[in-house]
Amino acid sequence: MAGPDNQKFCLQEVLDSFKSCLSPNREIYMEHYVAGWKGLIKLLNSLGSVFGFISKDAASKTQILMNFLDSKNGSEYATVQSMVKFELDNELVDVNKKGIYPESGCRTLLRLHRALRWLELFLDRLRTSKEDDKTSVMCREAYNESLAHHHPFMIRKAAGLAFYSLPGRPGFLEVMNVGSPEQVVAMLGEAVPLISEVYTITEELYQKHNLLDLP
Ligand SMILES: CCCCCCCC/C=C\CCCCCCCC(=O)N[C@@H](COP(=O)(O)O)[C@H](O)/C=C/CCCCCCCCCCCCC
Repeated sequence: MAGPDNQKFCLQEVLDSFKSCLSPNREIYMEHYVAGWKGLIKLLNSLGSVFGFISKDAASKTQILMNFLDSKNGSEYATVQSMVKFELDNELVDVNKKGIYPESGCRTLLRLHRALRWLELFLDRLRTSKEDDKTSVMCREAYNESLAHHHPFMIRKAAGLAFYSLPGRPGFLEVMNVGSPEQVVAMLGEAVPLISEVYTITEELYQKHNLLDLP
């Protein structure tokens, strides 16, 4: 039987996870944040093996966060805010150079957080694109404006090559499993501000604690 990770991607599901992420006082629930990423990884997997190296990295990072949530300190990882406080108070983060905590929650989430900015920029381009615009171009522009600043040459090169394999706009909108292109665009109109809010809250939190450059 297909497990939840093998099920088809559905944009609504991702949207619901990012919606459930935000508490009334702007805390970010880790469980829903990770669920949002798991939904996105499903889509990436459905796009073909050329994206395997990206999907593997994103999956391993979500797994690290899930392991923290399932650990004896799980309650400390309930929100991004509580995780930051817990790991900093207990000196569980390598702040200046890689040391004994190469896979801290703060550092792991930072990598996904940077990718969330890429997602926001990409989805906004997709939302405002015209029928014959190229998804590979939208993806590359969004990547160059965000994640690329944090990746070495070889990764940038490999990512750039993978972008050529993206389906065209109509095919891409179809895999969202939402309905007509107009319905997808309407849903993206809801998703982009939400993702942007989650991104901004995390960015401000990390900035406040000087965590934006964790090695
Ligand atoms: C609403 C649906 C529409 C869009 C759906 C997009 C689905 C995207 C799913 C996942 C996005 C990719 C997440 C990538 C996380 C990368 C984290 C990262 O930066 N890792 C690097 C640094 O980690 P450490 O070495 O410091 O531990 C790592 O080196 C990276 C390795 C893999 C390459 C990452 C390339 C990222 C390209 C992002 C564009 C993805 C293209 C998807 C096309 C739809």
